[in-house]
Amino acid sequence: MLRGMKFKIALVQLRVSVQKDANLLRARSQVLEAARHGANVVVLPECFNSPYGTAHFPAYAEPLAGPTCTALSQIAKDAGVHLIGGSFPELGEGGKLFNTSTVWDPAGTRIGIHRKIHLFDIEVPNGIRFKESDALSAGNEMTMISTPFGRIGLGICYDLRFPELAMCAARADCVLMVYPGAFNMTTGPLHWELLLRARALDNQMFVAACSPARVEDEAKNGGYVAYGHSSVVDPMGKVIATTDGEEGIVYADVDTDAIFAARQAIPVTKQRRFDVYPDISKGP
Ligand SMILES: NC(=O)CCC(=O)C(=O)O
Repeated sequence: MLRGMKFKIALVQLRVSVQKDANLLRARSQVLEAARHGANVVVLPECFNSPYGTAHFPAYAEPLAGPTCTALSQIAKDAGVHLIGGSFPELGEGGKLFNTSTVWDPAGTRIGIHRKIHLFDIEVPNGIRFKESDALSAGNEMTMISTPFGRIGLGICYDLRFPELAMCAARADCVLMVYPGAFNMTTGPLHWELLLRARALDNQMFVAACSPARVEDEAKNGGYVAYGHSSVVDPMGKVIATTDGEEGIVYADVDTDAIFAARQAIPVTKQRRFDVYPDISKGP
């Protein structure tokens, strides 16, 4: 990991509509705006081109060689940024659908792909029931991308709840975990910031999460209200940039020196006792 590496990250909290073409155009203008403001790395939200809902995924799904990736490649190139293209419902081999994030360099070349590993299947009484696995298949690979600014680990939304991903990324020298994510109005207020700060502090790395804007109107939100609050957290667990539910762009300056400083001050990375912990993957 390089000391003194500085870059600006922008989280595009997009107002996602039910119209794919309009979403792609809006994403384009927002990414170009972020680039004009000096962003080097730009992130779009989970499901940035479609409403978030199992009933919608089949209708909006498209292959990697489809209009969404064509647009993302061109946007990255025109903006001259590293673009973490949120996620979209991908039509994969054998007709399987995935929640997929693609990453693009400033030449418009795809340099990473992440298929959501942990599907969002939950039932909170009097809160929310969602079963992503009704429509989607899970990805089976962790994703870390090499960029000129350092390595970046990638997860999608519910992946945030599984600390192992971020810990593996930190131990593989990633400076930043990025999560395109659309938390909801039940768990968002309680867990979103807490989880982002926990992942950052546990691993003494930067963490960024980019949500769609909050759209309350049911005719326009496809039946799911995203929490918003796209945020960036530093390696000490401090929220250094955030917002509310409105559409907008969140900017933060990332300086890898903050990672070294946190790890020097509180050296948990070197103090872990792997000789003591059992292999918990097999159960109690
Ligand atoms: N899109 C998602 O994975 C939502 C995750 C979520 O809201 C949660 O509470 O976890």
